[in-house]
Amino acid sequence: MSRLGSLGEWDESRVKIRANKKGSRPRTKDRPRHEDSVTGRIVTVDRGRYRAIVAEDTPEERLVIAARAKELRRQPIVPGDLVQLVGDTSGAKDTLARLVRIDERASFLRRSADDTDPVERPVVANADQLVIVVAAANPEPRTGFIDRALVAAFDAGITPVLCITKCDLKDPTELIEAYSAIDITVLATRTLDSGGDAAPHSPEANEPRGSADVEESAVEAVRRACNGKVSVLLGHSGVGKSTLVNALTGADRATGGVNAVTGRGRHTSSSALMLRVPDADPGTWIIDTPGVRSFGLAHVEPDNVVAAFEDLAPAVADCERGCTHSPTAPGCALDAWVAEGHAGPTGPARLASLRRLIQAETDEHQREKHLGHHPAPEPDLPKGTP
Ligand SMILES: Nc1nc2c(ncn2[C@@H]2O[C@H](COP(=O)(O)OP(=O)(O)OP(=O)(O)O)[C@@H](O)[C@H]2O)c(=O)[nH]1
Ligand SMILES: [Zn+2]
Repeated sequence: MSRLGSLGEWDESRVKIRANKKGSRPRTKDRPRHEDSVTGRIVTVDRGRYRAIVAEDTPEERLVIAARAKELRRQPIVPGDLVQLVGDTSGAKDTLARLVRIDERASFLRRSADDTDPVERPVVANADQLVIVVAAANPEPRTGFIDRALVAAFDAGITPVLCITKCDLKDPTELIEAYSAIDITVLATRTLDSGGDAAPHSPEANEPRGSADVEESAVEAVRRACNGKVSVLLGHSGVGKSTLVNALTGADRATGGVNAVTGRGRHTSSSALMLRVPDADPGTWIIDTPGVRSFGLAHVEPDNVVAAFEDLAPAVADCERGCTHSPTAPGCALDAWVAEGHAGPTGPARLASLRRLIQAETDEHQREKHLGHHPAPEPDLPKGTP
């Protein structure tokens, strides 16, 4: 698949993840043999400690805490990563396993510089879909944010889903129409009359976060859309993400209870974390991204975004090398392709949508040029950790 294929074409000057680059596996003699390793799925990362679920969905399922081997020191390891663990993988109290390998990733969501944080950060690995959560109102939906999240999803090889909350406050039709030219699943949720915030949310109200009841049929629709998949939820503060996550997972953030599977109560960093969805098929996970409020796109390649539009993508073969596919790009073949009818009757609307996304991305490039590039630091390893 072309989108996943793009994973093999990272600009290595920016992202140094060689061991996972397709077709460049380390030679056997360089690679430690760990025949007795077990596979784990990383659920949280916190100051050099990796919590992984081992033997998922079997009677032996357990949470194993691991430290990474020296040779992986320079590699980002993020929630969703499938890893190989050796040593004490019993998961017994006070044991520490060793994380010796990161399995090849099916997708990799990253964000890069924004105005306040000029650093490229990996967010999650192996996600199937990115659920972009916006409120129909309060706060007002920002299409710029949605567009940028769409670009990030397409670039990462992840299917985007748009989830519009607070539909009890405003009819979402207009917002949905703005995205009708893009093939994207749209979910609409609302809370019951008894809960929610018709008035702006005030922290002084002493109301636990995410405690309102989401209409059950809406929760069911979201649950169905997420069933059997790994879904990353992304949204600005106040849109009702916690409310939705709680409705889906039963996780009780408000009371500070510790979720047995993720150790959530002890989780202190702002990195993403994975949560189980009860009563769903095996392999159903929700990834909450509490610290991710913005989505820098400086690392995105325009071709990856075009690749997500299957009816438009073939045109790119006739573009000039390095074409940005923006409306002003000299010799961009997309216009002729659509004018000649190759993309069908919806072609012009889809090209307009694509161009809007590319614009969100090129703006970022301009800004990055201005800021200069800063390579990612070690994401979570404190100084002095072996
Ligand atoms: N009217 C209405 N209010 C909602 C809905 N969903 C959530 N809310 C309310 O919106 C406010 C914010 O919800 P949260 O779930 O805390 O929002 P969040 O996106 O997690 O925001 P942070 O907690 O800041 O990260 C709360 O007062 C919720 O009760 C909804 O569908 N309709
Ligand atoms: Zn072009």
